Amino acid sequence: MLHISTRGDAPSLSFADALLAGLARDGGLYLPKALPRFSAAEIAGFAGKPYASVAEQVVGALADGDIESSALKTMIGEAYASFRHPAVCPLVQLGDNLFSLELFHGPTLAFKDVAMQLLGRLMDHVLAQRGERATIVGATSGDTGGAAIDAFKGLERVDIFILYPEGRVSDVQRRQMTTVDAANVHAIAIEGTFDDCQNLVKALFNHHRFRDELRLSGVNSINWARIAAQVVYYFTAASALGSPHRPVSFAVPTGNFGDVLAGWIAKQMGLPIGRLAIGTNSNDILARTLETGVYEMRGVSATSSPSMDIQISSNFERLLFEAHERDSAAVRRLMQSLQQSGRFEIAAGPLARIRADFDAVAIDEAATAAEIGATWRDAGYLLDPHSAIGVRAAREALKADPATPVVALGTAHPAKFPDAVEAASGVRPALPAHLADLMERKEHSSLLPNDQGKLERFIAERARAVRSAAA
Ligand SMILES: Cc1ncc(COP(=O)(O)O)c(C=O)c1O
Ligand SMILES: N[C@@H](CCOP(=O)(O)O)C(=O)O
Repeated sequence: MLHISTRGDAPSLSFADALLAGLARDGGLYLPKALPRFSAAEIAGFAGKPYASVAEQVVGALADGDIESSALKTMIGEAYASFRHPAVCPLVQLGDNLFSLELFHGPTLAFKDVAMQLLGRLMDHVLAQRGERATIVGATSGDTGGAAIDAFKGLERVDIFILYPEGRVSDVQRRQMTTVDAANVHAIAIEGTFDDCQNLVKALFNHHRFRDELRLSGVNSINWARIAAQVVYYFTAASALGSPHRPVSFAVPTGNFGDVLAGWIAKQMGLPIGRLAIGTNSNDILARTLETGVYEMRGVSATSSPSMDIQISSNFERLLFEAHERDSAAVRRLMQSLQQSGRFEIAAGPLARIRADFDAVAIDEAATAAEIGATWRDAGYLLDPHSAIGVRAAREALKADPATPVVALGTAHPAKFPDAVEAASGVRPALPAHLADLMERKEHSSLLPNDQGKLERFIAERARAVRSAAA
């Protein structure tokens, strides 16, 4: 199965090639030319199966034979054996028709581990088959970085450079990146916001000579394989709640739009999802866009859910491509307008198509804290601020349709954000045993300005040094 770019001007690639490419050469994002579909009987059959076995079927269908099935089975088995819960992504009931899907039982306590633990193995496998090396560059608002570093640390074929916004991630998030002592890992604090970090990463990919010389690859959700791996938990959660015999809705705390897009992909693959409710924090660009049809950037404000302090929501481009019935010229025009003027307008037809599946609500700081406090008091369940936004969005969805179960994605463990959680609930969550001494570990990171040239020189020098030390 070939994968095409949202901007229509890059070579079509197989699953394995799209996995290694990350961003398309025309600046667009890859998507499969056609998505596989599961029948109602197949979806019903997912209920009660181990997570890894559903992952084999869903990721297997998306990889379409490009990764040999016994190798895929082994990699999936290893990836999810690293999770601390036997169900991998368990469902917990919080109220009438209200569920939390706990996606934070992986090594770095956020939903990013679900895809990243598999992605690390997939990339290493494909690079080994080809006898190649890669330089991974990634941007993080806090969670992707730690998850990527955990998944790629110590791999011989990969150097990994993670850019995070200086002073804008939690202490736990920063330390998960800066305390890993592996020669192939480079944590870089950038003087700027997450959007600056993400723009730098995209600029590196769009500098083709640099990209080719270093064999750049990406692990942000611009990489299609990340989305493919995240589709799985929509199937496991919905089938556990009675799909396909009844619809299930999802509420998703959203920043870069990768997680909620994975839900929309699951729907296109046959899963009868009711509504996809986007919850944003006070950086509410997506909520404003769904309401007005105008995507308009404003300054980013720092919130208690820092991983969602985002204005440029990369994966929204994939949805725009679909909502414009795969008209890549239209997507190019919108993205050009965003670059030139910080805004674009979505025409009535595509906007109606987006609204047919998605709702969006912005949850401010007070409401986020109130949700953490209320869920702790009423259900004895401790939410992190991101997951609280999901639960609050789920409550809004239930007001509109109380009969359809809503699954709120629990995207991070509360112990990643102990100060915000304690302030809202009075309870200070403890880190799990494997991270108990995180705050005492030695940190290594470099501070760079928001400057593409300086970043390129830094990456080239570090990558060269690691390779000559290894030779
Ligand atoms: C804990 C947490 N929740 C939610 C999000 C938002 O997810 P997405 O960027 O896929 O929309 C992020 C960052 O991606 C995150 O780290
Ligand atoms: N919230 C993310 C931002 C990057 O998202 P990604 O899903 O595109 O990797 C983070 O925690 O880094």
